[in-house]
Amino acid sequence: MPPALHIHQLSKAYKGLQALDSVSFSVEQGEFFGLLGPNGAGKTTLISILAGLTRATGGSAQIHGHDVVTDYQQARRMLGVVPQELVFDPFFTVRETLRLQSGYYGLRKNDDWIDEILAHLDLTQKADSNMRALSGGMKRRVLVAQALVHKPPVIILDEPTAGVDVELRQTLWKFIAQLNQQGHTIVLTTHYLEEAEQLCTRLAMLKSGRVVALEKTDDLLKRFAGLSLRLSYQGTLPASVLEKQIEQAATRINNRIRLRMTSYNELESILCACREAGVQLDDVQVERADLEDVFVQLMQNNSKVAA
Ligand SMILES: Nc1ncnc2c1ncn2[C@@H]1O[C@H](COP(=O)(O)OP(=O)(O)OP(=O)(O)O)[C@@H](O)[C@H]1O
Repeated sequence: MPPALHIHQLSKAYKGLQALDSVSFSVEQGEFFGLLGPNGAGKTTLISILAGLTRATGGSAQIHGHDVVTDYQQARRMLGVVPQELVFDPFFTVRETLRLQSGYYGLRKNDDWIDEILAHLDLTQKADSNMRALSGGMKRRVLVAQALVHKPPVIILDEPTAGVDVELRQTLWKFIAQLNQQGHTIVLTTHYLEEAEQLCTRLAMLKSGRVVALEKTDDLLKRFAGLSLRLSYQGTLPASVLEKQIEQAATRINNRIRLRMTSYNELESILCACREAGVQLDDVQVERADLEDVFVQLMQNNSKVAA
């Protein structure tokens, strides 16, 4: 069984800018995979190469064993992409838009499946509305529907919940989770790290076009940032404490800092160092670190952590 995605030393250079720099990873069939990174990390570039919209300047990519360049048509059939940007012909209705999209894949009698997708995305009532009459959130649902018309085994969602209300997010994730259970491979990019943490069993993090982390979400959370310690304090923290900093903020009343801890045993030495430095602690809270902490740490750290 070929992997859903096989990406090998993929590079993309724009004039003077290396948007992707020898990126390699594979996604197995049936995985729920997260592709994370800050703005400009190269996620959309990678997705565009997979969808055949952009040509890589080096390396290769395959979808279910089909090369995205030399075997473009088969590769494209394997893939459904929900893009970040809302681009539609405003004069078509929702149903016409989906029929047209089916036509691109040579699917003529696709209405049963179209109806099913519309129902899952709560769009049945809007099937005959013109695209221009839909709200932003509804247009986004149509983007999802469009990506699914040909029942692709691999579905890539590029920021599908950006600017979307809570109700749609829940509807969408329920549907996507169901598709995943049916065997579809899901690749998700999102800036909502909580979503990624809940949904993705494995992750790649990109930074400036490079893979800086590639592992199971649970392992990443355990290995990288087991716990964090939140302090509200007055005074000046010693360097030994400051070096554990994840983030810091000052309020009118006191300073707040979040520190990285690998185990509860560190708590004692941190509190002791604070006392010796004459720091007054107003509040102390220990929390389990989340994906956001890992992300912040990885993005602050310049070295390559794992690949
Ligand atoms: N057509 C283009 N011409 C020149 N530079 C480009 C082009 N497309 C993207 N870039 C640059 O490539 C880099 C990667 O961009 P990309 O859109 O892939 O990032 P991203 O990870 O998707 O970011 P975001 O989270 O903001 O969507 C950025 O520095 C971007 O400015």
